[in-house]
Amino acid sequence: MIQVENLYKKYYVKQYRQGLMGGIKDLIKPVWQDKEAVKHINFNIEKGEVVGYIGPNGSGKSTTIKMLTGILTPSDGKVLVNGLEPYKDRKKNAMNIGVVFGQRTQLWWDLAIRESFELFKYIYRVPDSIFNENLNKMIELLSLNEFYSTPVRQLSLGQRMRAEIAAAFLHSPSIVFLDEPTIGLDVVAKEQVRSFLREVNKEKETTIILTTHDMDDIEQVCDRLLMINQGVLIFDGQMKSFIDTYGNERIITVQFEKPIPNVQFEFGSVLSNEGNKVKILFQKEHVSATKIVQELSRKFPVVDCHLEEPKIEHLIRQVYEGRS
Ligand SMILES: Nc1ncnc2c1ncn2[C@@H]1O[C@H](COP(=O)(O)OP(=O)(O)OP(=O)(O)O)[C@@H](O)[C@H]1O
Repeated sequence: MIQVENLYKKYYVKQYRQGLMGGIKDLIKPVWQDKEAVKHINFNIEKGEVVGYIGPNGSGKSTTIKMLTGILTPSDGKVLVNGLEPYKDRKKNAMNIGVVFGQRTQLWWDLAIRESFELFKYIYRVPDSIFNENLNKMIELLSLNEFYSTPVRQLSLGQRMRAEIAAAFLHSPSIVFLDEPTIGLDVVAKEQVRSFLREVNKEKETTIILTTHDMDDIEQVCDRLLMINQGVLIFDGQMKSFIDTYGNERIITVQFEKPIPNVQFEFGSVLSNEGNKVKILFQKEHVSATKIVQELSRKFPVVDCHLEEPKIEHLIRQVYEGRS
């Protein structure tokens, strides 16, 4: 459904000189500098996939999404969305896709949600039966009823976001791009949005590309992860494979029959030793949890043990910080 080949985008950024003379020079002879935002990335997305597109601030996520939706023209490389080049076939492409930019509204500020949706129906030429079916589903799944007749400017952020998301799905698009769809939402509204996305994907096989800084969105909604850093795609794979690739560290808590003070192990480092419980950090590629428990129980009677899987949020933070 989406083919991205060698995609590259650079912006031209005006450099500002200091002082009054600098300001005058800027007017007469501005200096421009290249800013590479996306550097030759490649990926394909199949129908029905839910892909999390993540990366630190300024890494090139929004720039990529803008090229996929036809808002920006690539400086080099190729994008095909449903067989169309988005920046050349903007209108045709727009009929097949839905878009939510969390920071911007696509609804009409002074119109009630009801009227905005009617306008979308007209713009996208949605047949009555499909519109009514979609609308009823969204009203139910996103609890739109309580503010359906309220003008957008009077809505809270959470209410507006739910309406924005509904608007993006009204014309049954085959692909939906969501840029920070849960930004500023409370935990209940976040959960509502996530289960809505899962439900629509399951029922209609809608392809969803989601950029977010909320790792719960990624864990709960996405099957696949694309990670970009400084414009370079650094990971493309299933969530499990991300954990396997970056999640080499494991923590095991072993409970002994009685306390073992000053205990040392050659196969890992002791994080804590309180009461009769010892917490050990180890590298799974060097030693298995079974081996640790076997070795320990040979020396001291073991009562219980608990193995912690690495948290995806922790792993992603490590990658962003360059520690992994
Ligand atoms: N219109 C623009 N003109 C010049 N530079 C830009 C423009 N838009 C983005 N950039 C730069 O391109 C780089 C990538 O920006 P982009 O908005 O794609 O990042 P992002 O991953 O979406 O960031 P965030 O998570 O903060 O939203 C950044 O260094 C940014 O400063």
